Amino acid sequence: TRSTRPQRLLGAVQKNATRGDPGSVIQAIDHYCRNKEWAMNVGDEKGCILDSVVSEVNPATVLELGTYCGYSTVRIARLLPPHAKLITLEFNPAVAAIARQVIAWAGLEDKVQLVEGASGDFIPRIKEQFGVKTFDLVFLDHWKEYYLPDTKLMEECGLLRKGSVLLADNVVCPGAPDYLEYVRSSPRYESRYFKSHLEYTKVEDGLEKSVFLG
Ligand SMILES: O=C(NC/C=C/[C@H]1O[C@@H](n2cnc3c(NCCO)ncnc32)[C@H](O)[C@@H]1O)c1cc(-c2ccc(F)cc2)cc(O)c1O
Ligand SMILES: [Mg+2]
Repeated sequence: TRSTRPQRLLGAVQKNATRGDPGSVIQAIDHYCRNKEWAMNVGDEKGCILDSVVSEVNPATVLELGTYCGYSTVRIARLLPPHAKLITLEFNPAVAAIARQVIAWAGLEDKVQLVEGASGDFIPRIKEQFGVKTFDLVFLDHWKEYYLPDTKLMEECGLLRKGSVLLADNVVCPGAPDYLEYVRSSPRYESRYFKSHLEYTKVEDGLEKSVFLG
């Protein structure tokens, strides 16, 4: 049977990237998706904005919602200090299996905990199950209609502290209008839009960075 897009993306990593070299994994995926087959990775242009936010926050605890093939997982994990932890949630087992191999190829498995399951089920259990009190940084890149409900759930579960940073992909394309309205109008967030482009295209998209004020 025909391979899947994630399987072909993993093939490009195994063929063109050097084991243990996260930068070469990122480059291999971007080259494949720009020249051969588009895929919904945050990409190189928005990826640089992601890098700058990660470096600025220098987080000890990171939550990623929507691993997909692990491209942004690798981008974030490669910048983390030695004992920092990144928990990434992915509910499609076939996709999670690909992401595990991409993360392993980059040599970052010790910094990443990939959890298979739906964010709505896992967010309430993260504290007791993973011993995390609060997250310094959350990267939202899963189904766009879940950005808002999951943000409210994280607030209710006490997973955000004064200064926690939420960084949301695709706030323009495909868009997350209810989420944007919420973080931009709520007195509990300081929000800022980083204008960019949809990965590997000239279409406008951007990242919204929202600091939780407690
Ligand atoms: O749709 C986009 N991303 C979704 C990601 C989904 C991945 O995350 C997983 N996932 C989803 N919901 C949950 C969940 N919780 C919620 C459900 O319980 N809990 C755990 N995992 C979850 C899926 O299994 C996938 O692996 C997107 C589209 C375009 C796009 C733009 C323009 C176009 F023309 C076409 C496409 C560009 C982008 O950058 C994009 O990120
Ligand atoms: Mg995205």
